[in-house]
Amino acid sequence: MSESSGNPSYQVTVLGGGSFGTAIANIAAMNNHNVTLWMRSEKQAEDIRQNRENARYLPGYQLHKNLTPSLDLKSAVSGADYVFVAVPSKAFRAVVEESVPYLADHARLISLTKGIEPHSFKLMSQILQEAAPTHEIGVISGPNLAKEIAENQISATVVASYSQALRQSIQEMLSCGSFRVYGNPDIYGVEMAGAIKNIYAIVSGLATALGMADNTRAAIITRSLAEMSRFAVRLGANPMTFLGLAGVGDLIVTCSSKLSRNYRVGYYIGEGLTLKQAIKKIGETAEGINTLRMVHDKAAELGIYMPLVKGLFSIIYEDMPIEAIASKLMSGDLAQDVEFMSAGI
Ligand SMILES: NC(=O)C1=CN([C@@H]2O[C@H](COP(=O)(O)OP(=O)(O)OC[C@H]3O[C@@H](n4cnc5c(N)ncnc54)[C@H](OP(=O)(O)O)[C@@H]3O)[C@@H](O)[C@H]2O)C=CC1
Ligand SMILES: O=C(CO)COP(=O)(O)O
Repeated sequence: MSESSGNPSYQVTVLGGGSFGTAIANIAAMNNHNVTLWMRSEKQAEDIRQNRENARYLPGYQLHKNLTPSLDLKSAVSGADYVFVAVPSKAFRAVVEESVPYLADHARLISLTKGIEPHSFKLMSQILQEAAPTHEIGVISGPNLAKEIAENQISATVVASYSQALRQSIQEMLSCGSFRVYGNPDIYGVEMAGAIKNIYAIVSGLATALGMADNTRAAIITRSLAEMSRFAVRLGANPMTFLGLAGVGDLIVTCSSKLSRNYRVGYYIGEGLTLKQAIKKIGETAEGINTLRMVHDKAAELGIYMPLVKGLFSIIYEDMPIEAIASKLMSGDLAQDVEFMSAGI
């Protein structure tokens, strides 16, 4: 860490040079931190060195001079005060485990990834905890479309950690005129919200392709919130987290924006593409596909009522006709609106 104009300037490393890793690395670089962006593509690194642009993932956005690309994991991680991890959930554990031997003792680790580990049902912070038990850890999640952050549109996010010191330092490190960071100690709830909302973005994209009306969109988003919070609270999240940016905030943006890859997967399926064709057309990470399968199985195991998850699972993995699922959703048992009220929460 060094001091310049009164503000600490940190050594920051971001692992993963995709759209979100690059966008957050650029925010840190703009805030006068010394940022290394680790990636595995020589071509992308060279693009950034020569043109200050990540042409593969964020074409057209100028990257700050404080951001340096690197292909060498050891040198990228050694000496970093903060290591942010922004690789897809399926690669998360391997990348973290490879990095841990090079971490400085004081390094703090923060996940930017919105997913659940296949098979183990672990969240990314749990993987960080297992791989680096002596380090302070946190997660960032919120309504944060990478392209909008890269173009400095006003955005807000949440840092969650049990460590108040970590929360405060990330708030100070990343906040700027276009990006505002809020804190939340409920790491499980923040992370679970970010992972599960991707499922409902697929539902919303699909419904939009089928000509969804505005009333329908409002109903889908609100019942999605009820369903995702029911699931997460049962597993240990604080229900209040779902009222915040990481809950309803992220749900709104991913269920409404064509910039969301998960929404687009749903949209393309609604237009008649197969899942495989939709994923290929997007060509970037859409975590919701794997999350859907995991949440579906976990809900079945625990007996948690999740009609939207069940319906989407039947459409995507069991070839059920969309119309049959829609009519099933409309004829389920009539229920209480805000069920936490009757549960006395
Ligand atoms: N994009 C967004 O708007 C947001 C994304 N997120 C979350 O951030 C995470 C990353 O997403 P995002 O940046 O968008 O994804 P992208 O698809 O844009 O990029 C993925 C990045 O991960 C790299 N990668 C993939 N597999 C491996 C591996 N095995 N080892 C090393 N690097 C790997 C890719 O490298 P390569 O190019 O070489 O394949 C690429 O740099 C996801 O969990 C996503 O949900 C969170 C908030 C917003
Ligand atoms: O999480 C996101 C916005 O907050 C990005 O969503 P997608 O991964 O669907 O693009």
